[in-house]
Amino acid sequence: MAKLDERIGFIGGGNMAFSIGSGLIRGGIVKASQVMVSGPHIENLSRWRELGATTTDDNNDVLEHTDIIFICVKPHMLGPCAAQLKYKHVPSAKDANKLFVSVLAGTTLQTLEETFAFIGMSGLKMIRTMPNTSMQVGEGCTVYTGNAHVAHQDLEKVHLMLNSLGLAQQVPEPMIDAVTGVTGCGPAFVYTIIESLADGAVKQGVPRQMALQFAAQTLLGAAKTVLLTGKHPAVLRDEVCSPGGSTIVGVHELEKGNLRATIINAVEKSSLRSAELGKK
Ligand SMILES: NC(=O)C1=CN([C@@H]2O[C@H](COP(=O)(O)OP(=O)(O)OC[C@H]3O[C@@H](n4cnc5c(N)ncnc54)[C@H](O)[C@@H]3O)[C@@H](O)[C@H]2O)C=CC1
Ligand SMILES: O=C(O)[C@@H]1CCC=N1
Repeated sequence: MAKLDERIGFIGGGNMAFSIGSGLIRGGIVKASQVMVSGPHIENLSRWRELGATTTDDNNDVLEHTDIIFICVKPHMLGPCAAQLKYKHVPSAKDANKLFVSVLAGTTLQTLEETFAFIGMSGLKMIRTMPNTSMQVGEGCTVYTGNAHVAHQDLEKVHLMLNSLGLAQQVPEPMIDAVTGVTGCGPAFVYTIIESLADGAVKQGVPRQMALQFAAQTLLGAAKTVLLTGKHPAVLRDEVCSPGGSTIVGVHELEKGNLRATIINAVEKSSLRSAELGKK
């Protein structure tokens, strides 16, 4: 039994869209038959068809046949993509109470509204989100905010959907770019850390596959400990560092390598770049 009755559309069927769509289908939030995806090259949408979703190379099909429409193109493709939407569908988009959900980095609600108003689609219900690819395994982290046309029930519906794929939190719009550096881009930083942990183990003679599994599980365990105990990471770190033991020697190496400043810089640069991506 699916938890949502709405038909879910994706304009753009790439990595972020698939993380959300596959998460929703595999998690039983919607049935595959409720999902429709569009992209310019239908042959690239085969993984969607394998899931049982409907695919099309016409964005207007998604506009016409779905209720909650995720816009999942790259930020610079928003204008060209909107221009492909045909006027004949415009009244139905607004009158049928459709809900648009953007995942575009750096792209404000104002830009989204102006882009659609430019092609005659004013007054749309629009929710801006910053999701991440971990939604594909139900452990995503998404922040979102809605425009003035979005009703409380719309936000509740989208919250249910996003929160079923991890954590979802409504935030003021100006916070979204700042959060992007941690949640949207963060998985890439963390994959680099997992790979580095594994490389360290491989250097000490642990087989690669085992090293990767141990590194990822260690990261998962540490993250879960932070979330479930509510303790500050520094307190938890101290619990691992025996006086004169093996861990503090490694922590000292991290400090010498400026790990913390490096990660702070990475989050800062990614947040700033994210804000730039949405500039027209
Ligand atoms: N990849 C990630 O981890 C995250 C991405 N995002 C956002 O998600 C959006 C998509 O990024 P990705 O999925 O990574 O990129 P992607 O390149 O994997 O997907 C973009 C898709 O849009 C399709 N496309 C291009 N022009 C189109 C058009 N006119 N109509 C319909 N589809 C069109 C492409 O064929 C492609 O499949 C971006 O705006 C990005 O900022 C947000 C959070 C995380
Ligand atoms: O790299 C990017 O621009 C996108 C947005 C957040 C994660 N990936």
